[in-house]
Amino acid sequence: MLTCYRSLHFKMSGSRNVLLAVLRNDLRLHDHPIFSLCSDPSPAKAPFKKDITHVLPIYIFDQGRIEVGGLPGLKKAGKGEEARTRTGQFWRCGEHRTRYLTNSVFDVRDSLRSRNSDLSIWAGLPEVVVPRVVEALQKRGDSVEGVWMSKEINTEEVTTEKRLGQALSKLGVRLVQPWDRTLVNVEDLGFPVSELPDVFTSFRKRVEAPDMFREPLPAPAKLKPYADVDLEDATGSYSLTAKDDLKDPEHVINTLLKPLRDNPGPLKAPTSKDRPQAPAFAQNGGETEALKRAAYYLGRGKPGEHYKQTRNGMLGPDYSTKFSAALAHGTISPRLLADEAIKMDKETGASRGGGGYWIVFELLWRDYFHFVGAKYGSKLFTLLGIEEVLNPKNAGQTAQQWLYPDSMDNAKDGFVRWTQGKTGVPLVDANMLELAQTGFMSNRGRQNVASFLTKDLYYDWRLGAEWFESVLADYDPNSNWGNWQYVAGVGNDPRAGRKFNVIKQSKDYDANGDYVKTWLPVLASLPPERVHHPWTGGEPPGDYPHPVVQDGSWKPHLQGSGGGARGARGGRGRGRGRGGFRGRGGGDGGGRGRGH
Ligand SMILES: Cc1cc2nc3c(=O)[nH]c(=O)nc-3n(C[C@H](O)[C@H](O)[C@H](O)COP(=O)(O)OP(=O)(O)OC[C@H]3O[C@@H](n4cnc5c(N)ncnc54)[C@H](O)[C@@H]3O)c2cc1C
Repeated sequence: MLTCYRSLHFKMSGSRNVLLAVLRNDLRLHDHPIFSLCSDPSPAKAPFKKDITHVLPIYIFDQGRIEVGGLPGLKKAGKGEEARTRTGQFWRCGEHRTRYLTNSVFDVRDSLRSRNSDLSIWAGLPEVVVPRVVEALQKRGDSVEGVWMSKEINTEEVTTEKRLGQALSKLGVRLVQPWDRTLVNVEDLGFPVSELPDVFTSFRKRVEAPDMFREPLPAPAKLKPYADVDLEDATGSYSLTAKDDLKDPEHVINTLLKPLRDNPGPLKAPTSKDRPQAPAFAQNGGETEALKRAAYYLGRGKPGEHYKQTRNGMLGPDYSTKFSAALAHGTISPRLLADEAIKMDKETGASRGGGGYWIVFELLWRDYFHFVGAKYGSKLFTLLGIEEVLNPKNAGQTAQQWLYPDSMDNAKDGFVRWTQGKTGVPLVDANMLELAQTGFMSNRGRQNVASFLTKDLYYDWRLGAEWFESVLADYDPNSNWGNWQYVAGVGNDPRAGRKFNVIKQSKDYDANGDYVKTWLPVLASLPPERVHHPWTGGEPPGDYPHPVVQDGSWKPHLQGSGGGARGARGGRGRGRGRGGFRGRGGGDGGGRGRGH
C-alpha cells in the first residue's frame, strides 16, 4: 500500500474522525442533506456519535450502469459484463449522458475544492470501492463516523445498498441513507409507500400543499477538510483521481466513450454534423449550469411565468424548463426549484393557474413515478409491467401483442426505422432525430413516439424504454420506465385507448411544420397542409420514406392532400402492407390535459 507523509502524521495522532459522503444522483452542494452536515464548523444538531473532523466525498462510475472498460488498466468485478440493456443490448449510458454525467462530476469536484474539500473519483462497484477505502482509513488509525449515501429505490440500486451495508457492518461502520430524490420527503407523505394511490390525481391531492415541501438547505460555505487516502487499484476498484491523465473531464469522457465508439452495438443513434443544430437546450451538465438555468428561467418577467401556455411546445430552449437532466443527476434540487417556482407566482400575483403552479405540478409527476417505482420494485422493468400485479389476466393478454425486430441489421424493420428517425411519419422522425442528436426530447414528443412504437407498431415497449435509457441525457429509471408503462398501457392506472393520433398531434402542436422541418430539412419545401403526411398528394420529397404503417384514425386529418394513396412499406407492425390504412380505430390519448 502507498503511504504518504500525511498518512503517517495522522496515524500517529489518530485524531481524524472521517465521514464518507458517497455521491450518486445528487451531484451538487446546495440542498444536500449530507454536505449540510459536513460544514465547518459542524451544525448544532449533527447526528454524529463523535464530531467529525474530516469528510471524504466520493463518486464512483458504477460499472453496471456506465461502460468503464475504456479506462486503461481497469479490472471489472464479477463477470465483467459490458454495461448494456437487457432486451436490446444497447449501451446503457450513451454519448449524451456520459458527457452530462462526467461534466457534473467534475463540476461538483471543483465546487468542493473551492470549499476546502475535494472529490475522490473512482470506477468499479460501490460495494467494492467504499469498504476498501474504509479499511484503508481504519488501518491508518482514523475512525470512520459512517458512510452516508442518499437512498435510491430501484432494484439494482437497492441491491448495491444491501451489499454495501453488509460489507460495512463487518468493518463496524454504519451506512446512513438520507432521502433526497423527491420534492415530498417519503417521511412526510402521511401514508406508507405501499398505500400509494394508483391514480396520479389522488396522489397529487394528498400532497399538493407548499408546507409539504421541505425548505431547501443552503450550500455550506466551508466544508470539513478533505480526508485523503492512498489506495492501490484492485478488481472492481479503480481510482481516476490517482491517474494524472484522468483529471480533465473531456479526456475522461472520450476514454469512457471509446468502447461505444469502437463498437456502437446493435444500433447506432443517428447523428449528423450536417443536420441543422437546434437543440432545445445545450446540455452541458453540472450544478453551476443548472443554477444559472434556474436563475434565468424562474422569476418575474422570466420564461417560467408563461410555462402553462408554452409547456406543450417542441421547438426552442424556453417552452419548458429543461431541468430534467439536472434533476436526474441531482445537480439541482427539486425542493429548490419548487421554492423558486412558488416565489415566482407570488411575485407575479399568479396563484393556482400560474407558471410556478404548473412547474410544481410536473415535479409532482416526477415524484409520483418515483413512489410508483418504490411501490412496485422490479415490476417497473418487466414485460407485463405493473399491470401483472393489478390485473394479471389482462396483463397476460397484453403481453401477447408485442413484436420484436427480426434483426437489428434489417434497415426495413419498424423498430430499427423508429430508432433511426426513418418511419416516414415526420412528427415521430423529427423527435427521434432530435433525441439522437441532443439527448433530449420534449414531453409531447416522448408521448407521441412511445405511443407510435407501442400502439401503432406494437413493438415490445421495453425496447423503446431501453433505447431512451441509452440515448437520453436526462434518463431517470422511474420517470422513464414509469412513463413507458403508462403509455404502453401496462402500468398502474392503465387506460385502454391512451393512443396518440400522431398526425393530429403533429397538426395540433406544430401547425406550420416548423418543428418537423427543423429536424427534417428534406421536407422544407412542403406546405403546412402536407408536411405532416408527405406521402399524400404525391411522392415524399427527396429520400424521405413512405410511412412504415398507417392507422385508420389518421384519415380525417389528411384532408386537402389527396388522402393516403400508398400504405406502409417494409414495416413489421400489424396491418403492414402497401394497401393503405390499418382498420383499427384509436382515439387521441393526448386530449387529456397534457396527455400524461
Ligand atoms: C415515454 C417517456 C419517457 C420519459 N423518460 C423520462 C426520463 O427518463 N427522465 C425524465 O426526467 N423524464 C422523462 N419523461 C418525462 C418528461 O417527458 C420529461 O421529464 C420532460 O419532457 C423533460 O423536459 P423539461 O425538463 O423541460 O420538463 P418540464 O415540462 O419543464 O417539467 C419540469 C420537470 O417536471 C418533471 N416532469 C415533467 N413531466 C414529467 C413526466 N411525465 N414524468 C415524470 N416527470 C416529469 C421533470 O423532472 C421535468 O424536468 C418521459 C416521458 C415519457 C412520455
